Amino acid sequence: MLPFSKAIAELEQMVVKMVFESYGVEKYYEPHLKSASYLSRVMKYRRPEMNESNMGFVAHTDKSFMSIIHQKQQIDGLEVKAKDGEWFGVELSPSSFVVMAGDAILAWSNNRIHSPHHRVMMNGDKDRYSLAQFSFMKGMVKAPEELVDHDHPSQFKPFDHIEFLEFYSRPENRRLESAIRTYCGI
Ligand SMILES: O=C(O)CCC(=O)C(=O)O
Ligand SMILES: [Fe+2]
Repeated sequence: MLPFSKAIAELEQMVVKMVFESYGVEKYYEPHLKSASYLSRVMKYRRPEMNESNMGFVAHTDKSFMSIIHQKQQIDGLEVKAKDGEWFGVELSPSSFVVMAGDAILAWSNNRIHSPHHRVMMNGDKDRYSLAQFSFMKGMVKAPEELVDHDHPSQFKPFDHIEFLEFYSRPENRRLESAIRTYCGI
C-alpha cells in the first residue's frame, strides 16, 4: 500500500473503531479489521463547458462499508442529502477528510447509521480533483447481536459484501433508490 493510502486506511480504521466502541461492540473490531480491504480512486471532474450540465457525479449512496473523501485545493462540489431531503454543499479546507457512511455500515448497524445520498456539482470554472477510499469486507456482513433486540428488530439479512457489489453492478440495479434494502432488507 502507498503511504498515503495507508494513512487514509488508518484514519478509516480509527473512525470504525470509535463507532464500534460507541455501540459497545468493540470485541468485533479485530475480526472486522482482518476482513477489511480498501480501494482508492482518484477522480478528475472537468469544468463544465457552456451549455453543459454541472452534474459531476450523479446522486448515489456508496456501496462501501465506509468511504473517506479528500479533495485537492479548495474546489468544492460535494453535496450531501440530509435526512430531511435538503441538499447541502460541503466546504472543505485543504486538510479536510470527509467520512461517508456506506450501505454496508447501514446494514451492519441495523439501520442506525444512515448512508446518505451525495453527488458532485461543478459550480466554478476550475477542474476538480478528489481522492476517495472505500472499505469493503471480504465475506459476510452482519449486525452484531447487541444491535438487534425487541425494540430494534433485525432490518437486514446477513449478506456477502462482494456479492452485493456484483448485484449493484448489474444495469437493472444501478438506479434503485436503495440497492442494499432491495438486496437484503427485511
Ligand atoms: O469526489 C467526491 O467528492 C465524491 C466522490 C464520490 O462520491 C464517490 O466516488 O463515490
Ligand atoms: Fe460516493
